Amino acid sequence: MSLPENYARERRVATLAVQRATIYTQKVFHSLVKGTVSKDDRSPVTIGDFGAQALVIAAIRHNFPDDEVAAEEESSLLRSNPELRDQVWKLVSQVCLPDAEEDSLLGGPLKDENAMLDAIDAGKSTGGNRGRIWALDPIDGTLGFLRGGQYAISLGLIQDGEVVVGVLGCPNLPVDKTARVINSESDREGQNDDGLGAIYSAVAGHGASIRPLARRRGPEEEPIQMREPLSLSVASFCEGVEAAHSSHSQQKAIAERLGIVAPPVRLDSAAKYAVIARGLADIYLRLPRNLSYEENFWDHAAGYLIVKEAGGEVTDAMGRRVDFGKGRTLAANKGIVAAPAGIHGKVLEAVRAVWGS
Ligand SMILES: Nc1ncnc2c1ncn2[C@@H]1O[C@H](COP(=O)(O)O)[C@@H](O)[C@H]1OP(=O)(O)O
Ligand SMILES: [Mg+2]
Ligand SMILES: [Mg+2]
Ligand SMILES: [Mg+2]
Repeated sequence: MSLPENYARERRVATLAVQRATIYTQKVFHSLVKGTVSKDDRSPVTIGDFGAQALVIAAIRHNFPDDEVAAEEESSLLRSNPELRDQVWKLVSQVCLPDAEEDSLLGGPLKDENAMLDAIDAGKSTGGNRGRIWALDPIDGTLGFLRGGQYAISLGLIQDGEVVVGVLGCPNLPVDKTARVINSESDREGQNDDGLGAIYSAVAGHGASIRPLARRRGPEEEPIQMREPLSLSVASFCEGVEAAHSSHSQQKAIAERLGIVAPPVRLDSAAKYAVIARGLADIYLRLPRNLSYEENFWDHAAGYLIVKEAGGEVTDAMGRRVDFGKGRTLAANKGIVAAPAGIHGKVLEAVRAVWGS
């Protein structure tokens, strides 16, 4: 095999596309807070998801017209609901990157409502282990998003079944690695919002890095590395807020077995991968409660690569390699165990003891 490609253009376009989409989701969130968008009919969710999907896919199609995209949403609800469509379009049409040159790299503003709907529907790839496929979750962690807590825009490029580029936009994660991770609007009280918002990215074989969301120009990228806890007694683990998505009680039993004493860091979305890659916590456990649930591949592609490139190991809960070439879901896997490479084996042993049988 030749030296790994550095995918510099893919990483740049993906990072800027995710940045543009986060500007959009923040607009949606603020319109929601100000009450101009009704909260009861769940439309903020769809307004956020649809618009972010359109903005990212349009940027990918402009730059890589031959690539496939597999994304979570599709446009039929917007096509049949002109009022919702107009709300989305009104915000989508206002969004651009602060830097004009970067904005034009993404193809500039979307032309009209039809271009927006077409972009949304260009995300129908069925996945697989051949060719180049972008996996996109335009908003992962909807509940976190609505709460003013953690959510992520998750974009990964999968080539022949392997994740080669990953970008996670985390508008509510701190850039500073000593800052606290908030998980709701009320957590923000007394905290300065200026330091919030980060984009994480990684290229296979080339490391992972972080940059502030709001940077105006220039690289300002900083490589990141996971902590390598000297002892598990000082480690902390991360899990979802929703007990329906993973088993808090089993995750607690695993942590106890490992001698972890710190309480879990609970947050929504793929931002959990970013949190451990940054060293804000150490281990991400996602033990399925419902064994028939298949994880969507767009929920994991970007975070998986970012953790691997920051010095981590990621497998499923049975210790198997995560297979991104099985279609739109991780059909060959159950759950996720992500940890610094040096302790991943120990974590898996504890998982097996509590859950594996
Ligand atoms: N039963 C389930 N088990 C595991 N994950 C789930 C389940 N239902 C939905 N999800 C997904 O979990 C992710 C967020 O979970 P968490 O924040 O707990 O990590 C979302 O992508 C969500 O999918 P979806 O995006 O379709 O809502
Ligand atoms: Mg998701
Ligand atoms: Mg989603
Ligand atoms: Mg969803």
